[in-house]
Amino acid sequence: MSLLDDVNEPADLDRLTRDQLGLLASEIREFLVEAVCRRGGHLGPNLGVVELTLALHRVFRSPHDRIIFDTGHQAYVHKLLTGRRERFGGLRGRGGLSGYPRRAESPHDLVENSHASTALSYAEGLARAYALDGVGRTVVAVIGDGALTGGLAWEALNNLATSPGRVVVVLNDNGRSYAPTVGGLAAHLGRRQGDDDGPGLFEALGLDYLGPVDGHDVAQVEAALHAARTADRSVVVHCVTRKGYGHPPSEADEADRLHAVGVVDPRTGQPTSAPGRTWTDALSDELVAIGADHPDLVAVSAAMLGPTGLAAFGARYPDRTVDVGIAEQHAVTSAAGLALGGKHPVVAVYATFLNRAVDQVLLDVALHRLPVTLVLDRAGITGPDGPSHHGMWDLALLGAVPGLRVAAPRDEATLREELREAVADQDGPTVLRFPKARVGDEIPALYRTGGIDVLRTAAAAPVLLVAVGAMAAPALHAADLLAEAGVECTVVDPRWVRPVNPALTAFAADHALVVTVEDGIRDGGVGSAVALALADAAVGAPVRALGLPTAFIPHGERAGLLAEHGLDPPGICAAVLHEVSTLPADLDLRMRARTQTPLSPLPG
Ligand SMILES: Cc1ncc(C[n+]2csc(CCOP(=O)(O)OP(=O)(O)O)c2C)c(N)n1
Ligand SMILES: CC(=O)[C@@H](O)[C@H](O)COP(=O)(O)O
Ligand SMILES: [Mg+2]
Repeated sequence: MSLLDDVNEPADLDRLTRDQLGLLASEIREFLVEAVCRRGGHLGPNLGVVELTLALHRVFRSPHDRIIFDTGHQAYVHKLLTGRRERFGGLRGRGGLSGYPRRAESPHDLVENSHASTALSYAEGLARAYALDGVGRTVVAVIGDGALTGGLAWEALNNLATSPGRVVVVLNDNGRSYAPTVGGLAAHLGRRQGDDDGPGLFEALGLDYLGPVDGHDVAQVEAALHAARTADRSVVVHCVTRKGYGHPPSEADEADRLHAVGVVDPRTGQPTSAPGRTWTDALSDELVAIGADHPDLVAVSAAMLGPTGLAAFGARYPDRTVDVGIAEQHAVTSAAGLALGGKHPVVAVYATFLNRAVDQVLLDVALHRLPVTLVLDRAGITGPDGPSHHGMWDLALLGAVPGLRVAAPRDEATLREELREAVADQDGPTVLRFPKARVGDEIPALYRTGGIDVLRTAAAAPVLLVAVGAMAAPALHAADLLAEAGVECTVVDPRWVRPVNPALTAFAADHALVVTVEDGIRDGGVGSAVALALADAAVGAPVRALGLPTAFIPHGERAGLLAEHGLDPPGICAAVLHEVSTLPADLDLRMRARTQTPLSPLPG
């Protein structure tokens, strides 16, 4: 029987001796390596917080005291100590344990959002509420050095000193986001680990500071947390840890200490199966190629040079590559500054993280019609990272930005082509968006007209299928299924999907029904915009927009979640058949009586 088997709630830790705590930490590490390598997930971050989390749950009484994890990717140990050991077999799978805190799983979990730099703001508000009610509960916020580079965290730090509430800020400083943390803060934290007795950043803001503390020494962390618990104002406990601690392949991983892994060999940290060529790989290669022809191009990342495919460009053009830390708002507005200076910045972020910088896109970039290109990786359903990671809002949010153009490539060739078109556009902001997936086979166009690629035609086709980006492949497959069911479709890829290409109305005028397919929310997405454009052009064909609901979609596998929402070939086919069955008979027949020749290319 292992010690871990006997830990079902934090109070079970109280009876353990120092030696037993050491043994338990080893058992937890072994458990994490096995479970995460088998399922995929965040390995390095969780190996780095084993002792820190043990100390947290020995000093504070969760859930009476509240422990908030920033980003939440480092909460696996917290989950092990709060009775969820048995659920790790389904980690990040549909219906299984979330890879982040999840309120439905446990009263010990409070914040589910996986976007970084929010914990201190949640904590300040919660502590203020407790202070207003005279409630004696301690609020603890665990934040990484990377998350602390986010602007929202500094808005909270600015308020903490004057807040009626008190917060214990546990700074988990492992010196890295994925790569080493950038900027003056990282330098300051490094100096504080030395003998630098210069003015402290946190003290200057009116907070107490305790540390640096060895974050892998349970007793040391406990002592600091006990002192913090009884302090009379908010305090930062600076814990120094190592990402991937105790697992040699993680500690040796130069790229990111095995920050987030797929299914890997626990002995080496290497994937057990070839990952296949991804959209990110294609972006990476084309950006390097473009970099040679465009000396004005500057690549900008928010602490994710590797994951967003900018690392190769950075290796080739280090002077034209910027990592701003986890600071998407600064990334976008500093890109606006680069554009004002005559550069053409390419800002690469995951689609979901752009949500944080919409105001910057709208009023710092688009208002000035600045040539900034945004590359949105992980657009659409991402899968295992759950609701706050699905990149499902960009097509709707960005549709509201005047002068901004959005491209959604359907394959590697159109990604390369549309990226070049974007970088060549000096008249305003441009966006490319593509999913977390293998890039798939090329999908050649039969012909292009008015900027629209026609992928499939059929005589007297009553249905026009408008496929957005990576939905082209399932849409074409659905068209095959529909043809077998006696319904012919024209399938087109608009390439540049926002604003709607006016040439689309000519296609629509020639069909009885228009069905749009997008990997994003329906409400306000491309389909909505197409319906509005057709109505404005007095084109009568009804529009059915297929896409995602305005809802928070749980974690699972990308393919399974797309199928659940009818965005796989059978789902698209079923939706079209349903719509065709509702068409007025005469309208349907009239279409069938239409000329028997396929669409002729439009002029231009
Ligand atoms: C707004 C936002 N941008 C980017 C990310 C992607 N991301 C997840 S974890 C991480 C690094 C976090 O570093 P740190 O806070 O130091 O935690 P550590 O992994 O080192 O424990 C990043 C960039 C995110 N979750 N949220
Ligand atoms: C927590 C976080 O935001 C990232 O670590 C993310 O989980 C990585 O996602 P990918 O695995 O898609 O790169
Ligand atoms: Mg870190």
